[in-house]
Amino acid sequence: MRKKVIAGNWKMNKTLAEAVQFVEDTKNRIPANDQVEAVVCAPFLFLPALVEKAKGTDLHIAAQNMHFEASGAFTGEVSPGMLKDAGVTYVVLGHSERRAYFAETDETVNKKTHAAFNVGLTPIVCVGETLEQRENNETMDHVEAQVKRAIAGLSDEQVKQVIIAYEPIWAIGTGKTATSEQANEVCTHIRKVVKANVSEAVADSVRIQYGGSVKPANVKELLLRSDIDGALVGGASLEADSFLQLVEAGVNE
Ligand SMILES: O=C[C@H](O)COP(=O)(O)O
Repeated sequence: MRKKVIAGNWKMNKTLAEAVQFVEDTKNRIPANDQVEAVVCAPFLFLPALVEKAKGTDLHIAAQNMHFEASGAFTGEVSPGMLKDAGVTYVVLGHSERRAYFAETDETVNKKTHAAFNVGLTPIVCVGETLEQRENNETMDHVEAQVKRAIAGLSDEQVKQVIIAYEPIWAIGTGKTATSEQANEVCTHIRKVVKANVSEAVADSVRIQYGGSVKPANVKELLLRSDIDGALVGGASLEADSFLQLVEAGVNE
């Protein structure tokens, strides 16, 4: 059985006080279980305080990005080692907003994925098509290319540990969720890509999330699908109760 991952991506939201309060409100309410990992992806500035607050609980703290270099003259950047040192355990890489607004490419995503493993962070690698690509029937080819480039050069064991988040760009923050069938179709294809490029055993183990307007009302249907192993959630992860409902849906599924 693949353990599901419900990750709340706060993006550029909340104050430090609000972030700490969220962890206070949720950390002891994550149901003890072996079916779901609960993760919160927070802005860099909040990470040390949130790690401290969540210590000893089942809530994991993630970063939303990082640089691929270990150190150097990269003004404004944060290194993989800095995140590890802060106690962070996961890092989101290649989110479509970073690809669109901050020149993230498949090449930098691949470098970051390697860099994450070098320090022992679990990467959550985002892939997904634009509306135009979907309308032109390019979804599968585009996502396949993104996945192949992201995992290039990783060992089989590393690919097994990567979490792949399929996020159709047209469904992010728009209220337009992909149907669970559309979402699963692409997640199934991603698993086939891993099988063809790595191995069947790794493909069977790798976890694939769906992201894009996931909320308590639709999460269950998505999680019931054969190849969807969790969700990467933006808006609906900002409130403690809503986040907990998403986690609970995974536990009870
Ligand atoms: O990282 C999360 C995704 O971008 C989804 O965001 P959303 O749930 O607000 O659509």
